[in-house]
Amino acid sequence: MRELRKTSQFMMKTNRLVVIRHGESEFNLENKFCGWHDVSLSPNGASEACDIAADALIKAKMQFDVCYTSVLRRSRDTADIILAKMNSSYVPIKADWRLCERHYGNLTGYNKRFIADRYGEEQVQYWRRGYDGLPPPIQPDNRYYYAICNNPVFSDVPAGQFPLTESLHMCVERVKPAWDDILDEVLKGNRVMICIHGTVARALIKHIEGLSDEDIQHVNIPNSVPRVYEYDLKTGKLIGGGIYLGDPEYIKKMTAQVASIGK
Ligand SMILES: O=C(O)[C@@H](COP(=O)(O)O)OP(=O)(O)O
Repeated sequence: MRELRKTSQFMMKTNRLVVIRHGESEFNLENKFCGWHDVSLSPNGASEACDIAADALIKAKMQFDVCYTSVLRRSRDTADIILAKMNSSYVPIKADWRLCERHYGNLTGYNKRFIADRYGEEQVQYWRRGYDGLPPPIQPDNRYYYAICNNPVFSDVPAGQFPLTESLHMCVERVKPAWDDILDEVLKGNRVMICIHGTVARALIKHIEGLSDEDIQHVNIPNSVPRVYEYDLKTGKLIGGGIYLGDPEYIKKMTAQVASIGK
């Protein structure tokens, strides 16, 4: 992906878009699979949204006209914190169920190391990162089954589309129509921030950057680090980006932490 332009060339009219994963959640902190379970940010996750994400956006002099989130609170709360720190709480937030995290099926709520010890690291990494890795469907005896099925935040999910598990591939198909709506906003010139989750961000990034099924398996998204894209408003084409804002050493460390199965 090319670098972002530093100066305006040939009067080309462009617009930038930011994709960001929410701050550390309670389940990220406990190293548990989360998916469609609706957990809060950890105290550290709230600080990250404020001190890592918002500060990087302020430093880059970014502003927004509209923000997209999922319907899950870790995504919405992160957007609220970022916009408040930017003195931009007036920015409308559109919460869309299609931007929810990948449903982690019956892995939901289990510690990732515990699952790796039981099924092996290779199987767990396939479920986590394989393009068609499909965790076993969530069962009624999973302790989060009813909390997820009965969560009113999912009231917009059309009948027959409520998943019991999802692969990254299925997530890409779910996110594409939401992306078409978002791209319309971007190409109208509205400055958009998308505040979402690790795997749904990978689905979007695969689609936006045209990454192969193989290449996306090696992409890991750190919490609270803005990733910027730039579009040519005349042609509607992506002309640069896939660039993180922030301290490269910090980003490298946090990306490695996300890639790891953890303890
Ligand atoms: O669902 C989850 O557990 C994590 C991703 O976990 P990994 O795929 O990185 O294991 O998603 P998020 O915290 O971004 O909502």
